[in-house]
Amino acid sequence: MEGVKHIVAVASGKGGVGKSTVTVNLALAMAAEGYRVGVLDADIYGPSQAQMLGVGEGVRPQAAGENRFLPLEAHGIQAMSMAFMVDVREPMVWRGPMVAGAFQQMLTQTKWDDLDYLFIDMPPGTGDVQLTLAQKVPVDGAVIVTTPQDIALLDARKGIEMFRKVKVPVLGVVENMSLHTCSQCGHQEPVFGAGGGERIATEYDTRVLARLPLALSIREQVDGGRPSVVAEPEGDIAASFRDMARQVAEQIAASVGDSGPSISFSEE
Ligand SMILES: Nc1ncnc2c1ncn2[C@@H]1O[C@H](COP(=O)(O)OP(=O)(O)OP(=O)(O)O)[C@@H](O)[C@H]1O
Repeated sequence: MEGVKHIVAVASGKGGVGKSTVTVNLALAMAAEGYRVGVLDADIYGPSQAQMLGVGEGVRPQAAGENRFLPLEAHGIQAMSMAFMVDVREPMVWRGPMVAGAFQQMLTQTKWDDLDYLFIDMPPGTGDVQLTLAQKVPVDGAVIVTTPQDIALLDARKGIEMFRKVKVPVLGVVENMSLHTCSQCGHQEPVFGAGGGERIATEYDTRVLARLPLALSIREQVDGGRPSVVAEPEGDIAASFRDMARQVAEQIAASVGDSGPSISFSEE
């Protein structure tokens, strides 16, 4: 893809497990590591990246010549989403081929500016958009997000199988909402069970990239348009995402070759 070096898909079989939250934080963490980063929100029916990046309703991308659009910029990364094209309050009543078409248009008509990494926030499931993506886009790797509960793991397996079938390497599993810490008494509980990420990673010979807690701050920050990596850059959550970003970059560099960040920051 023009203007994009590497493409990473972030997927989950099941909806609501925190895939968009992980995508946006991972993208911002990768940018904090010094890379040029973009996010493509492929969730045509329920795009959430606009809100998570704090892009106001009704903000539209600028046209760049005929049939091309400039991505919007937020917190130092580039972003494109269906939410920038339509009224998000209106329900989308589109059939599969129209969704696949809209997705492909976003893929081909966005004028990304010299990205090291484009993260694609996939819609949940293994339908048209995922297939279009697998067939038309050179995805370098996939990150699978799941909660530790059995029903989510079952769907995460389907996601992993799908990427394997289309020969996209699975870079690892993110176990989200692993452990809840009570903000009143500090008691910890595995609300959605324990060890699921590890089990599935072992089963498919991949790794657990991170275990993220079920935390009020993660939800509040992302809902408020300032994801944890931006809101609390020195916090534990941001540290987990920075670590995840480094693992993703290392794995992709190992498989396709890379020269590191194209922009550099001074040493801290
Ligand atoms: N670790 C977490 N702790 C607390 N809340 C979280 C966490 N991860 C995600 N959430 C919250 O859970 C909700 C669902 O998250 P998100 O939208 O990222 O999931 P998703 O898998 O992308 O959903 P969809 O299937 O609708 O695309 C959001 O309100 C988000 O703020």
